[in-house]
Amino acid sequence: MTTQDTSAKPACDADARLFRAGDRVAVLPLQAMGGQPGRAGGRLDRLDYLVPPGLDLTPGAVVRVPLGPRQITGVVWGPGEGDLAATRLKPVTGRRDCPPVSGPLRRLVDAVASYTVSPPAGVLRMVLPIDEALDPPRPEAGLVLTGAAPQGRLTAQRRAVLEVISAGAAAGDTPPSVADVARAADVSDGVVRGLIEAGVLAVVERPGGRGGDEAPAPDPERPGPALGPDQTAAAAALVDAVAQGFSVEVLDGVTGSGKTEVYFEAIAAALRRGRQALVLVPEIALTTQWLERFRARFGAAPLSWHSELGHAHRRRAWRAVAEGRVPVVVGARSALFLPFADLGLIVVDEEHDAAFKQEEGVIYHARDMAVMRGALEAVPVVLASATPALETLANVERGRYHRRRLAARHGAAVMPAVEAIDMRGQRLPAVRFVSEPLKQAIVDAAARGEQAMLFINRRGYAPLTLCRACGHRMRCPSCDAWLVEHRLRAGGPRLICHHCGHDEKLPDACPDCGAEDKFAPCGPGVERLAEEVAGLLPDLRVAVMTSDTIAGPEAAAELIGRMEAGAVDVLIGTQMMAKGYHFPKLTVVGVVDADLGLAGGDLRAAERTYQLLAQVAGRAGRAERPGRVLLQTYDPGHPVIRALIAGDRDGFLEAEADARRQAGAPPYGRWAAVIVSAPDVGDARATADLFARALRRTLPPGARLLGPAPAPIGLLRGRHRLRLLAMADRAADLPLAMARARELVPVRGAIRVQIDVDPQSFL
Ligand SMILES: Nc1ncnc2c1ncn2[C@@H]1O[C@H](COP(=O)(O)OP(=O)(O)OP(=O)(O)O)[C@@H](O)[C@H]1O
Ligand SMILES: [Zn+2]
Repeated sequence: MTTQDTSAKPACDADARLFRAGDRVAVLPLQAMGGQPGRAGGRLDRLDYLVPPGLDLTPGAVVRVPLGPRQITGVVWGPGEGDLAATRLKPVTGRRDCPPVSGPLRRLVDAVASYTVSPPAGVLRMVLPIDEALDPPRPEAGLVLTGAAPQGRLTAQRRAVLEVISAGAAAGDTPPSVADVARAADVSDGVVRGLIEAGVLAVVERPGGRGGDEAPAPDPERPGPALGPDQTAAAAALVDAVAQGFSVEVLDGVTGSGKTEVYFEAIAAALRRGRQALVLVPEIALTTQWLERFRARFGAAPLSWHSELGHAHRRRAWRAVAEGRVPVVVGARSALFLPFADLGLIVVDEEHDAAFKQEEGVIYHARDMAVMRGALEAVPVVLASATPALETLANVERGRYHRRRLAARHGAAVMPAVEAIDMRGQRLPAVRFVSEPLKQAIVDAAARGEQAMLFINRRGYAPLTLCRACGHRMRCPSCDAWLVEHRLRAGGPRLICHHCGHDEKLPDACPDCGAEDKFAPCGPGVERLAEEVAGLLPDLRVAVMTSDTIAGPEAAAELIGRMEAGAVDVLIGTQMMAKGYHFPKLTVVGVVDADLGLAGGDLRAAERTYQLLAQVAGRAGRAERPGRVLLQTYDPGHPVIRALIAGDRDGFLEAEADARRQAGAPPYGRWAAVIVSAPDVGDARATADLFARALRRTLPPGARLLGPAPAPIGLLRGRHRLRLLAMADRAADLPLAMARARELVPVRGAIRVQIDVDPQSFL
């Protein structure tokens, strides 16, 4: 695909140069050197090497270099930078046989490292996550029948092996590997090897699976659906953007307005230009319906990139992307760092979603870094959402992003009617969570042959388990958190920590007072809600959708299929089911606890709750039949609830934006957090104090610093945590202040300092 339209991308001079024997080059190693995060952004991240005779290197070349006694992999970043005498430099050992890391991608690594205050080596590792992919695949061994008849008795296992191989050969498949055959015949590898030794099977070379080539390519010329007038205008603007260069296009359309169909036109435009497209989604497991629609539009599937892909598959996929053999990739945030050979478009779907923020390792926001990559690659970025983030809208306001609006649902569908159920008037018994009006709405929907969805954003059976004899509450041994009871797992009820994964059997007796059978679950989780609905409405077919019951894409697809086939009357789930689904017969949505997210009081509590509930509400009435949304609340006057009922998103966002502006909070101010943690509380405190002192020296004038204060989750995985929060105006360079402060603070042993620029979570 790189052959067409290379004119659109000016050749980068810096990349055109060649390093020859005797030249010095700076190499960024893939491994962080000596784990010294304090050196992030400094020159010490890269090391100089000499180019040996017989090796020509371009910038971006992936090379092996000696480091101490080891050979490590790194990337040529540019000309040498140090002043060490040439005689003291070691030569590059050799090149690895993969496409070089492009100039824009190298600049992205540098930009992400400095923005997130992370070692560039750690960011580079996200670009080159699979060592084996850096060499071409070796030809693999495949098995064929020799024609020799097996000697002696033919066991059932051996017969199964022979059947698998002859069936494959008859179907024209490439010769399978030993492991493939063993799996298909359900025998051990030894059985297959035995047949090779006996001369019944022979090993032949088959071409190493390159991946991507076998799959048909998406075809942009297939006709898409006829677009409505607003959709046509929005699509034209996006298609135009694909022909230009960098811009950010905010596709702001109500739920069910057809944003997907519209940005598919931009993907088609990129494909027509022979370029690759990347679509980032919050969770790849939830893309079943999206993939169906992609296939319907383009006649072939895109590449799905996610962490659960098998190792061999990931390796092939990575190379296929790097070699330009994959036209479209859909993936979760890590796909942002794939080495596209010729990227032409980035789409971030559900751009407001908090799942785009990576909270471990390199702490980055994939939406924001996607915009950075778009700018560096000179390609457009489409941010699609029915509930854009305030950050995004502020950039629209500033004129930096363009907004394309879709004000109405597609076709005959209308926005659902939203009502509050004031729970203060409902007088439900303490163990009931579904009010009479909500129950009635579900019954009515089922009577009309329609479906209902109940939403509660809490996994498990009950968020708290308490001993009725002594009041003891079951806590996680290594976190500041209650243990959550889960009942849907094998082997009886379990208590699980949602922060660290600690998992124990629900004990028979209270660990504090010894009383037996006195545990009481407190409050509802999705499993308890399902139990209640099954009891209240025994004639209805209930299904549960939460990450505990839907472990991967297949389980999700199975449940989606049942919903689409009308085999489910009531779908009960967590935020997992809020994202993008389209069920034509779903007309009633019930939010069991609309107040749940509002209590937190962090910066985005109201915005997040609004987004989540608007998305959930948006699942109702997406086809011919009108939808109805019922919000159970104890606070019907809350601005979020009022805005949802009135359908006044813009009014709500304006008020929210005003409050942030007054407070100098993001997106009108800039924040960065520091989390210091250590097994010993005194160590954590001492380092946090030092960091605060350092920050007072490095922060720009006018910036404020809060803390150190114990984090809301003061203990996590056995580590004590303290937080600092730096607040400044938008122009301030907080990453720089953070990087400088870290240089000043020695961080030893088990103490950890995490820097979170633009924090989303305050726990
Ligand atoms: N022009 C069109 N012709 C036919 N069907 C369409 C058209 N536009 C949208 N649709 C259909 O309408 C439904 C809703 O569209 P889509 O899912 O793209 O909306 P959305 O804006 O992404 O919604 P959400 O934000 O809720 O995910 C889908 O089934 C889609 O196939
Ligand atoms: Zn825990």
